[in-house]
Amino acid sequence: MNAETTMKTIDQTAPNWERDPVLSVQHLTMRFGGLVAVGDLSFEVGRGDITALIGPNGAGKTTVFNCVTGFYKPTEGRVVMRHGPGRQDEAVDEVTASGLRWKSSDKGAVFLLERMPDHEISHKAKVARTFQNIRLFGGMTVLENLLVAQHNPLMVASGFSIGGILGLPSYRNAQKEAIDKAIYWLERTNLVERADDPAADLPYGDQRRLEIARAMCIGPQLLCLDEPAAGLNPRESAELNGLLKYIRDEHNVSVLLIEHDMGVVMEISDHVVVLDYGVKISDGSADFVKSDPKVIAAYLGVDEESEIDMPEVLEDVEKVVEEADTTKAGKSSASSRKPAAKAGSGKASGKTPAAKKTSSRGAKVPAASKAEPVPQGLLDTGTAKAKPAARKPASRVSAAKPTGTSATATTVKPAAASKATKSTAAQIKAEKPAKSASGTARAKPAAKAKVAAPAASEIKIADAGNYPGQQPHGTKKPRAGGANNLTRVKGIGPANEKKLNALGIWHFDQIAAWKKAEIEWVGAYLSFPGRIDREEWVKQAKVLAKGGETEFSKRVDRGDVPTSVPGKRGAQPKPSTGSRKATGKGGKA
Ligand SMILES: Nc1ncnc2c1ncn2[C@@H]1O[C@H](COP(=O)(O)OP(=O)(O)OP(=O)(O)O)[C@@H](O)[C@H]1O
Repeated sequence: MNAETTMKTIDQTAPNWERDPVLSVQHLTMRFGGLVAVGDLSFEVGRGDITALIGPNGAGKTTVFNCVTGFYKPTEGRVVMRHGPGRQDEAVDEVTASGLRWKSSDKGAVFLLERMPDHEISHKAKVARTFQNIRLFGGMTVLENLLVAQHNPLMVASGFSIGGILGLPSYRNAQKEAIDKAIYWLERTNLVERADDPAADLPYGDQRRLEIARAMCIGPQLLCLDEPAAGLNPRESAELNGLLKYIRDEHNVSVLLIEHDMGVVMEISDHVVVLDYGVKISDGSADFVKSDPKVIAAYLGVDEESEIDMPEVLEDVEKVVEEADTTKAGKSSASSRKPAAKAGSGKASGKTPAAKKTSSRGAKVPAASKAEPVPQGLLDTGTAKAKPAARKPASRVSAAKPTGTSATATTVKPAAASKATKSTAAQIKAEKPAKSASGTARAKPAAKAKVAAPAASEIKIADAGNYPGQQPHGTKKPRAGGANNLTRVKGIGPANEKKLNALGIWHFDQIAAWKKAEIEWVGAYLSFPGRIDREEWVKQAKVLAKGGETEFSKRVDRGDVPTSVPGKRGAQPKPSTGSRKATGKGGKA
């Protein structure tokens, strides 16, 4: 599509980031050896918007920042920065074709950041950034830090030093302007009193604000902030919100921030982009994103230490999956699963994995300060609590090079998949009863199951054919003894468990019976890439179905990992009869 066509087809009712993007990240890929930190990522940042880039640890957020700000050269992709209104597609096409780095026109200017070194990105393209780990000149005073930021204009005005020595008027004027600007931002950030103190002597929150003041001194059009709220107490977080809104509203500076503090994100963001495993899983308004099941799953359907010991969060997960939990029969079976008890589990556990997690991140997020905000909804939660666990590089590599399963999962277009999940879940219906409802019967090859009468109360997703592979056999209700706590399988968090239950998967032996076809089907049905390969679920389920334990299940049972079922092992539903038999034979992992 040429530029003209593109411009004509812009929908004027489209969101700001589509109509007037200050930044377009297009098909960005960043590889580190075999690891794909960011894969074919595209998103836009609206002019004058606050845009949040969020996602679990290791999702690729900082890598995106590093590509945008010139610290990394992307492996592939284009990063377009625009001064002046509109998409300026013609200019973008021209610069791209010409091999130039930027081009000015009567409409403004466009810059291809992937072609520019970092100092040009800050001083020409006017993209400023702060860092996850504060990088100030600790020995310099607060004011000096802000003057150094304006080094470029001062050097130009001084004729590259001689003017400064001679005290030329141009230099004096530039110096005065630089000081005025520094004082202005010191006032806005409440740091005037500290202007002559060494930056390193400032408390942490002040240093964070000083970094923002320093970035603002280069007169950016786009301000990139890497975890600006990390380590701030609630009062400081509130002040930060005010400062960022001020920067947006009074200076018309667009802000792109990486932030784990969902209180900050949801309160101030006009637009939220969610990454997981280096790919975009959601993109829209804060309201849209926070109720997007894929986002909930990315944050909560996690492998370990998912920090979800908040009843409010679990209740939201319940709600989301209840939406998909369709039929009245489904609802009644849900009540037999005691969602309220599940929701209360976090409270009952009294665990503080958030504190544990934050401490593992060092001084970045003091747990005590993060515990205070009152959670409102899934992602309006108290900051670090909703932050999922760090992931192991190994699983990252496997995500980068998908197995058959995950590849299948990702072949489902996210939006479509999400819809499909809802609508198909809404069409769950019982088929003709059959004689056996035993776990082993579920292991039957799918073709057989289709030909033969379905098992008693089998759940069949109406448009099962839309998914690849073979729908695993599910039953409407768990067997006697109740459902297994599927979250004892590493990789099945509460969100996944609920979706599996909606599919009629209640027991470890059902999962243990999955073959490739069922695994693929489930991967697509869940509609988001898993953190842990589904094959790994099957392996674990085999052990657990026999009454054995895995390292992870032990941690769940000890109460070290938040789970959908409160209490310790004793609170688990008893294994099925078949499982007990297996245990009796000594089937331990
Ligand atoms: N220079 C590098 N060399 C090799 N791997 C890297 C490099 N930088 C990042 N990675 C890897 O890329 C992946 C994404 O990392 P990145 O820091 O971008 O994630 P993130 O979303 O910012 O995480 P966090 O929230 O923990 O800061 C991780 O697996 C990380 O280990």
